[in-house]
Amino acid sequence: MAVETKNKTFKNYINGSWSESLSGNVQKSINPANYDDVVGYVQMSTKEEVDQAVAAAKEAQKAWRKLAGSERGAYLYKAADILEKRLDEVAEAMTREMGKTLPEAKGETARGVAILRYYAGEGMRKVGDVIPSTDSKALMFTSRVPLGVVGVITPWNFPVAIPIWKMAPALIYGNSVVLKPAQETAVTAAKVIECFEEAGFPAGVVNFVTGSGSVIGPAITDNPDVSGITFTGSNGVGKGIGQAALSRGAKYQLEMGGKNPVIVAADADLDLAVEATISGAFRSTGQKCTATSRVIIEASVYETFKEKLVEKTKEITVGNGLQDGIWMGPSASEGQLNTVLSYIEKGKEEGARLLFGGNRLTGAEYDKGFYVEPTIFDNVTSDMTIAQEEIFGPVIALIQVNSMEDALALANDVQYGLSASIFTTNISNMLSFIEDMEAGLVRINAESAGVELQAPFGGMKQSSSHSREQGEAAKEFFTSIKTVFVK
Ligand SMILES: NC(=O)C1=CN([C@@H]2O[C@H](COP(=O)(O)OP(=O)(O)OC[C@H]3O[C@@H](n4cnc5c(N)ncnc54)[C@H](O)[C@@H]3O)[C@@H](O)[C@H]2O)C=CC1
Ligand SMILES: O=C(O)CCC(=O)C(=O)O
Repeated sequence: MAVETKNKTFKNYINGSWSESLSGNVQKSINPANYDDVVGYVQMSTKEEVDQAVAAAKEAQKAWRKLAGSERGAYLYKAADILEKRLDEVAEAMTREMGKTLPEAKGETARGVAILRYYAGEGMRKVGDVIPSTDSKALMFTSRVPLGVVGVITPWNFPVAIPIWKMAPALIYGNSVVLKPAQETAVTAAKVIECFEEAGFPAGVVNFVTGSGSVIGPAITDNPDVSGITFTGSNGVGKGIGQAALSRGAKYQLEMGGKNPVIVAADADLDLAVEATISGAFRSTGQKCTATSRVIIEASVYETFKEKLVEKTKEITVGNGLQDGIWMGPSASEGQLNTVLSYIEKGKEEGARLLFGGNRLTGAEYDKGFYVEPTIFDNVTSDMTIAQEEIFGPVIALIQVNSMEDALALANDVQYGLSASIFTTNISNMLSFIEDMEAGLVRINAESAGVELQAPFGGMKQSSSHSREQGEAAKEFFTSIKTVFVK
């Protein structure tokens, strides 16, 4: 256990130093597997500290943007090496702070390292095109310039990967950043920032302010010196950020919820579909925006799929993610657990049949944690709340259909469009799904969760602001194109 983090207060990182908030208030960050375990204390900062961070970022960005891309890349490579060295410690802090199992936390931290290296290399790649001018004596080309100061507002479900997949591209293209992490996982995020500090980034290029979303969030989004805001989190908060940014002409990027379907066709490899459904729905306790929450199954294989799914779900071991042999950890917070339990109640009230799970786990090893059973509902119809709203917990809704046309229509019958999977061996089913599924990420014979850092990621409909993150797509958000005409 990472004793050295116990009872430590993690400060703000502003203009190259760790500083105390004027508020003097701190908040306990607790382990959702055992609320007596205090992971650390984080500050409840004020608008003044955000203003200081933005001012420092604005000043530092002037010199940062003048560096060669390869020089900025060298800092990112260093941060990657340091994070890699601290992988076990950072992953353990993540498991203690938000509950995902240690192997998952290690995987996420390794992903953070890989993202840093990917964007470090981006500093050596092209940023523009030569475009033939109609004037034969002129040279016309495009270049890209950074936005300036970027505000980064992140959730608790991927406390390492999400801040890094937003900060790394922002930095490599010459922006400076102010990170506001989710308060629930601010200790883990502070450890990521320590890696940036140790890598020697110039003072003010990377800043970090903790505090409540309703104070620190608007202080970032309303600051006229913040030119771009990148956000992942809930739809309500995301929409508010988008409106605030638009009203003052700032650029914004929002990644929000999902209600991701898996379609199981009659010709599917059912064992593969079961395995992927369980992994997609229950890994990270269902707390991924790409998590599987609806499974739409053709009638002829419905009963067999259901039986296999329940049998496999029975094998899931729930408990403290730091322990060996645990497959699923707790919900990340008491609030999140209560949200999940209230959706389960709603499912029962609206007439879905509870097939498996559905309860808060109790007993010696569970009483001090926020544990819920992996849960499967049968007889779900598309109009039910559990088939429409993002639950962000380990809850699956099974829906039976008579044809692939009906399956696709139901898969699209939600406000979200983030990720979707189909299990089939029939090429025409695959092609219709690729063509007609309204989602930013469609996967064939693979689980709905799973994002590759070098590929664009983002959703359709209410899942995003229609922009894409990661891979080369990040360049579109974190830079502006400049068209240059020389004669
Ligand atoms: N798309 C995703 O990956 C995520 C989706 N969610 C969804 O959101 C639900 C609620 O989770 P929360 O942690 O409450 O999400 P949230 O949207 O409130 O939090 C995300 C981030 O936004 C910040 N924030 C909160 N209020 C703000 C404001 N007024 N202005 C600017 N920033 C603000 C938070 O402090 C945090 O850093 C979950 O149950 C889940 O359905 C939550 C986390 C991630
Ligand atoms: O599935 C993933 O790895 C990414 C999920 C994600 O972006 C999120 O939950 O916010």
